[in-house]
Amino acid sequence: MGQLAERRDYIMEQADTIINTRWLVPVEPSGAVLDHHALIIRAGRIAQILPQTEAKQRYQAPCIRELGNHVLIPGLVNAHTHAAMALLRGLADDLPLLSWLKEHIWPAEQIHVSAEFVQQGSELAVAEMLLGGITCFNDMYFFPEATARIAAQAGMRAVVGMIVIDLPSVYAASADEYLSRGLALHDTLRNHPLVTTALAPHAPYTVSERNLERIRILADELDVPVHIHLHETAHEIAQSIERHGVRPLARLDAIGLLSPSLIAVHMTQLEAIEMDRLAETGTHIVHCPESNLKLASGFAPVPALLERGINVALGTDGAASNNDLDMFGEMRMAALLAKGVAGDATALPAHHALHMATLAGAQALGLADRIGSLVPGKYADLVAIDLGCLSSAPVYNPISQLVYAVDRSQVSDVWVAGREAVTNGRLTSLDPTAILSQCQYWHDKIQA
Ligand SMILES: CSC[C@H]1O[C@@H](n2cnc3c(O)ncnc32)[C@H](O)[C@@H]1O
Ligand SMILES: [Zn+2]
Repeated sequence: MGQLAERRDYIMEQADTIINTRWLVPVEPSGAVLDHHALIIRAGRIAQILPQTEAKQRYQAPCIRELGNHVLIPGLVNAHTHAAMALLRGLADDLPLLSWLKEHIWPAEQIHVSAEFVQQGSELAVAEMLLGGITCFNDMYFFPEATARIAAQAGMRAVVGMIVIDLPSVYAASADEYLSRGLALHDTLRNHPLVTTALAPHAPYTVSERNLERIRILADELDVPVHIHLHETAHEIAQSIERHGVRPLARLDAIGLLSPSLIAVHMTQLEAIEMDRLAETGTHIVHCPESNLKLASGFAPVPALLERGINVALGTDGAASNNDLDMFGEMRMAALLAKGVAGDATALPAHHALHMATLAGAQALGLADRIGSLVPGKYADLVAIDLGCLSSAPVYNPISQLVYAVDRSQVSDVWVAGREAVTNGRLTSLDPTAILSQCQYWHDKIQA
C-alpha cells in the first residue's frame, strides 16, 4: 500500500495547464456544479476534471491558474451574428425590420462595405465577443474571408458563411459569383483548426428557389450546415403566401432543406404543425431574443420547441439590431421572456438558458463532438467568471448567478483550444486602442 502511494507520487502525469477553480459548471449533465475542482489541459483539449486534492497528486504543469472566486464554464457559442455590422451599431434604431433594412442598413452597406470595412468591423466584434466570454460565433456577412482571417488571428473559433443573396453587391454581382467566392474560401479553410464554413443563403425572400436547390445539393456534397434567416416577421409569411401560395418553411421543406444540417434563425412565427415538422426533420433553431424584441418582430416559442425535443441555440444577431454582442444578456432575456410569455415562472430555467448558450449552439453548428461542454476529450474552450464581487454575492448557485446576475465585465479569462485569448480581462492578440481608432475612422466616414 505504502509502496503504491510512493509510486504514484513518483509518476506524475504531465499537463500543459491546470486550472483550479472554486466552481465548475460542465453543462453536461445539465444543472451540475462541481466544487473545488481542477481542469487539466493537454494539447489544447480537456484531459481530465478532478477534485483539486486528487489533481495535485496526479498532475504537474508549467502553468497553474488559481481561480479562487471564479466559476469555469464552456465558452459561449453565439449561433447567429453579422460580426462586421458592429461598425453600424446605433446607426438606425427604433424601427421595424423592413424599414431598418431597406431604408438604412442596405443603403449604408452599398456605400461602405468593402474588405477593409469587414476586416475592421470583425475586429471590433471579435474583441467584444471574446471579452464577453464568447469563444465561437456563426457569421453571415459579405467578405467572409476577412472575418475568417480576424477570427484566426485572434485565436477565436468561427463558422463563416458562404453567403448567397439575389442582390448584387461590391462583394459579388450574382448568385454564381457569391457561390464561387464562398467555395474558394471553403477550400482555403479546409482542415483549419478554428475556422470552418457554412452555406448561408440570406433568407427565402432574397434567394431564388433554384439557388436554394443548388445550396441543398452543395451542403450535402461538402457536408456543411446551411444557415438562413427564416420566419423572422409576420410580413415575411404574408409575402410568401402572396407570391408562392405557401409559408416559407413549406417552401424550404419542398426543396428538401429541413434537416439536421439546417440552422434556422429567428422563427418567430410558427404554427404547431410546423414545429412538429421541425422536430421530425431534426432542424436546429437559433433564438435571437434581443434583436427580435428591438425590431418588434416577435419571438420564437422556445418552451413549445423544447417540449418537442427541438435543439434551440442562442444568438445575438448583428450589433446594428441588438445593439450589443452579449450572450449573458441573451441568456437572461431568453429566460425572462419565456416566463413572461407563458405566465409561468418555471418556464426556461437558468440551467437550460446556459445549455442554449453553449451545448445547443455547438450542436446546431455540428461541433458538439469538439466544444459546448466541459468533458474530457473536448477542446479547452473555457470562460472564467469572477463571482467575488458585490453584485454576485452570496453564491447559493453559480448557474443562477450566470443567468440572472452576472455582467459580462466579470469575465476574467477566456481560453480557446487551451490558448488564452483573454487574460485578467485583457485581450492577448488584439489591440483595443487600435480598434477604437479604426471605429472613429468609420464613424466619421459613415456620418459624413
Ligand atoms: C448577405 S449578408 C447578411 C445580410 O443580412 C442583413 N441582416 C442583418 N440582420 C438581419 C436580419 O435580422 N434579418 C434579415 N437580414 C439581416 C445584413 O444587413 C446583410 O445585408
Ligand atoms: Zn441576422
